[in-house]
Amino acid sequence: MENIQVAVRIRPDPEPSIWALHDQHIFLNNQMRKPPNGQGRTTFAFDHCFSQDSKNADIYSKEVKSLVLGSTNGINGTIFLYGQTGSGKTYTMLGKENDEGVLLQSFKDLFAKIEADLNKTYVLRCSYFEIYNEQIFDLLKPSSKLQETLQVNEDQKKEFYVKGLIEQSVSSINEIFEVLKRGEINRHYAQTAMNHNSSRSHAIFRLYVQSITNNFIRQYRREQSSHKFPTLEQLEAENNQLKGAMVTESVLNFVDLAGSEKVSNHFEDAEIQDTNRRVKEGQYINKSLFFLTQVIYLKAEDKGHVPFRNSSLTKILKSSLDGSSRTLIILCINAAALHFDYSISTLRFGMNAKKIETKVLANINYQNDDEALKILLSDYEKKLHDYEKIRVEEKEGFEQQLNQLQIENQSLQNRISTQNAQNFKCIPKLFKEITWADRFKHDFHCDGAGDILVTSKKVKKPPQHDCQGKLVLNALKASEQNRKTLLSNYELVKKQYLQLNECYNQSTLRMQQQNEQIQSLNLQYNQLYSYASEMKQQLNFDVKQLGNQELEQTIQFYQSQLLKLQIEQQVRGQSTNQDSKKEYDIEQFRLVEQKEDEVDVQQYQQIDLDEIMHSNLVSVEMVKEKEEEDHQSVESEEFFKIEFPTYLHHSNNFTKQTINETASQLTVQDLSEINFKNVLQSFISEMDVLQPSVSTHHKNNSTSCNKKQTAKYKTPDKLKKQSTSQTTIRGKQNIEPTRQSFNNIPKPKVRPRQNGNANEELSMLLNNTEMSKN
Ligand SMILES: Nc1ncnc2c1ncn2[C@@H]1O[C@H](COP(=O)(O)OP(=O)(O)OP(=O)(O)O)[C@@H](O)[C@H]1O
Repeated sequence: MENIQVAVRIRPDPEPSIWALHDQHIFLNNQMRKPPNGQGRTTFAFDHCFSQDSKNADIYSKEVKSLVLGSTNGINGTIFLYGQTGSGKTYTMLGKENDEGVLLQSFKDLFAKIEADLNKTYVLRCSYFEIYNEQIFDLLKPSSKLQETLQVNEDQKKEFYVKGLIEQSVSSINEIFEVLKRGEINRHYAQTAMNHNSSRSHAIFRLYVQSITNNFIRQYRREQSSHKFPTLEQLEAENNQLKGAMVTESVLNFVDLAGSEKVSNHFEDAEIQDTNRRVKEGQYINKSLFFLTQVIYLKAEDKGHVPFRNSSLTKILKSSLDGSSRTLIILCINAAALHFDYSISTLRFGMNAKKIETKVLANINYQNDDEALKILLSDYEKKLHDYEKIRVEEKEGFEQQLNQLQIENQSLQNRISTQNAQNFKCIPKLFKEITWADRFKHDFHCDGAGDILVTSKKVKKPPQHDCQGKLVLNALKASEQNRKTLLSNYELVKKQYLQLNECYNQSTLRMQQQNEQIQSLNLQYNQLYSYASEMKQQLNFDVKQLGNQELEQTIQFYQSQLLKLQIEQQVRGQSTNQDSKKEYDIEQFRLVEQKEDEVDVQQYQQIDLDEIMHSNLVSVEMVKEKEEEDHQSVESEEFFKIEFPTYLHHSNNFTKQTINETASQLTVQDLSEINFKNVLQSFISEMDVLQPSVSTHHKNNSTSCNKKQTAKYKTPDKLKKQSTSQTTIRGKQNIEPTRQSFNNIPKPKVRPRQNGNANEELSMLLNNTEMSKN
């Protein structure tokens, strides 16, 4: 019988340690003489106590090595790592780069032993699984099948085994390292993908060790070690000599238990020995660990039935705790006072476990050589099967990875298509932004907040786009290319725009000049139209006045003829007043000159004055006839004295009647015509005044008449001013002149001078008079 070996290890901690070690004892140091909560026992004795300075190699060499190497002789071995979370269990099992864990050291030592053993050949298999929430997960399965759980069954020998657990054949240290590595990867995957909490899971690495030896094996191994391999004939000859074989079988369990902080500390108390109550509590804590603690306690106290069947963990470890296994428990505790309670609990667990005794027996079977050969053959078959399985699993894994990659590839293709579509949608927006940026490129700048300021005024945030790695990068590159193209197009359009703008400006300038010319022409046209209207009025007036003037001229002519007759009379014998004659002559000359000027003005005639002129001409002709008659006969003097005034009176009446008729035909549309009517009326009244005195006071009356006319009749300048004011009034009435109406303005007509030889006759008469005087 052999007690379970228990060792304690204190994890290094920055905080001062409350524990002290001495040989195989661990106890509270001087600062913690009295434990908190008045708990009693604070000193514990174990097989080994490892301080904070200890290394994994120390623990392995002093406790683990012998246990592991015993497996080569068929002795089962189990190593528990027990302690609260973070106390260094995994560190002790797996270690770190510069502090190799006990597991790896075990592998190394074991294979070293196997290599060195020239009497045996070994068959090694290993398993790696995890117990989490009472479920068993095979860590050597492919990650795709990691979620499959396994069950613990019982064989015919009442031994528990995990059904379907992979037992990987290993024949070298590298192979077993590979298996361990694969299991660790899956454990990490289970933590992340399956949300397994490592502090609440138990990880068990199991190594099955079979050793086989017989004469053949021994000879073969020795010759193998000396590199003297037997020939096939030698082996067949020796095989005939084989008589029986020794086979040893053992299992090594490396158990990294869950954190012990959730397990009740008081198994020694009577109240928690109630199994039902413990089970109920176990539903809320790690059930496997709880029952492991219970089994150990019951085994230690040797209280009869030990319920190994209560949990998966106790079932699996039954052979280690209740059989012929050599068991080692390494207690891991934290040094700081903060963890005192958990540390005490761990130490008490160790003290209980330490009481457990196991019968350490080697599992050795003596079989005939055929049986040994079967073991070896089955091992080879197993290896072949494992290799094939691994190959198939790897193939399945690759196929799954391929499928996954294809799905991801398809997804990426879809994303690329979507992104491309989005990029296409972005192009018009980018064009707008380019246009916008180009418009304000001389004005905008960025402020610290990333906003764009245009002439110190916030306009909008710069465009932001979703970034999705290379897709967006490519899209941005394409957009940049588009932007450059758009910019070059923009420059081209801008150039064309500037050219068009220049043309437009020139056209506008030309239009302005033409408008000015049109305005100037319009002004000239208006002026001409006004002048034409004025001239028309003036002409109307002149034409109307012409009749009067010509009548007056006729009168003057007749008066001059009368004067001439009187002069002739005087020449004939009567005395002549020279001064009055001169004055009369000068006045007559002035009147003749004025008449000539007036005739020059008569360039155009519109209204019907032919009758007036005709009557005047008739009068003139009559006067001329009378004049001729006067020259021929003295009776003509009587005619002029008596009949001519009568005739003249009639002629004037006729002329007045004609003028009245003409005046009645004039419309009263024009003010000038009204003026003309007034003038005409005044003239008619003048004529009435003039008529009775023609015969007797013709000289004075003619002079006064002329003066009155000069005073009453308006001069052309005055009329022009009046006409201009009337034109202005007409303009106010919005009577718009047109080119047609302008063209319709009557052109001046030159009329022949009708009385062009009067002055000549007068001067001739005067000359004759002078000559007669002389
Ligand atoms: N002896 C030691 N020397 C140096 N570092 C250690 C030692 N023991 C533990 N550590 C460190 O302490 C931390 C916790 O250790 P570890 O993970 O082994 O604890 P654990 O008991 O396995 O925890 P859990 O139960 O949660 O798995 C790790 O970072 C580990 O590297």
